[in-house]
Amino acid sequence: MTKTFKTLDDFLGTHFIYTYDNGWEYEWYAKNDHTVDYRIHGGMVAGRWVKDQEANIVMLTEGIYKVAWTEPTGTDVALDFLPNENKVNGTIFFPKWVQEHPEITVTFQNEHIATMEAAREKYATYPKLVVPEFATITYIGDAGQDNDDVISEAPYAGLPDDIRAGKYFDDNYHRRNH
Ligand SMILES: C=Cc1ccc(O)cc1
Repeated sequence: MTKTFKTLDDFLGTHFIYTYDNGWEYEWYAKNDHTVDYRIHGGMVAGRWVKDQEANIVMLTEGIYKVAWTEPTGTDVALDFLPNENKVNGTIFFPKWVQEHPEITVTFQNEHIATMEAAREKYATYPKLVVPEFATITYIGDAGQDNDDVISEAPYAGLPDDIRAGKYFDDNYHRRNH
C-alpha cells in the first residue's frame, strides 16, 4: 500500500504487520478510535491473540500516531507509529509473572480474562521487564474500521506471509476460507 498518512482518520481502520529489531513479529489493527486487536507471531508470547482491547489512540503530528493501553495481565504497552516511514517504536512493560509464565498468556485472551486476572494476583508484578524496540513495518492494509475479519483466528505459521502475498483477504477485506 502506498497511501500517505496525514490524519487520524487515515490511521483508524489500518492493519499492520511489523517485526521488532529483536525479531518479535506482531500484527496489529486500529479497529476504531478507542479499540485495538492484535496477534503475536514471534517472540516471548508468540501465539497470543486479543480482540477489542481498549486503547488511547491519538495523532501527535501529521502522520505520527501514539497508542497506549493497559491489559488484564497487567502488561502495559505504548506504541508510536510512523507509517509513512514504515517504522514503529514500541515499549512493552511486562509484569514479572508474564516473563516467568508466558505460556499462561499464550491463548485467545478474550475467553480467559478471569485466568489473567487470577494470575496477576497470584504471581509477582515486580521487577517489570521493559522491552523498548524499533520495528519495521512489513505490511499495511486498509481494512476499514470495526472489521472483525482482520483478527479472527489463532496465529499459525505462515499467516503473515499469506497476508503479505494477498492470499488471506478478499477485495472487501473479508477473510477467505482456507
Ligand atoms: C502486548 C501487546 C502488544 C501489542 C502490539 C505490540 O506492538 C506490542 C505489544
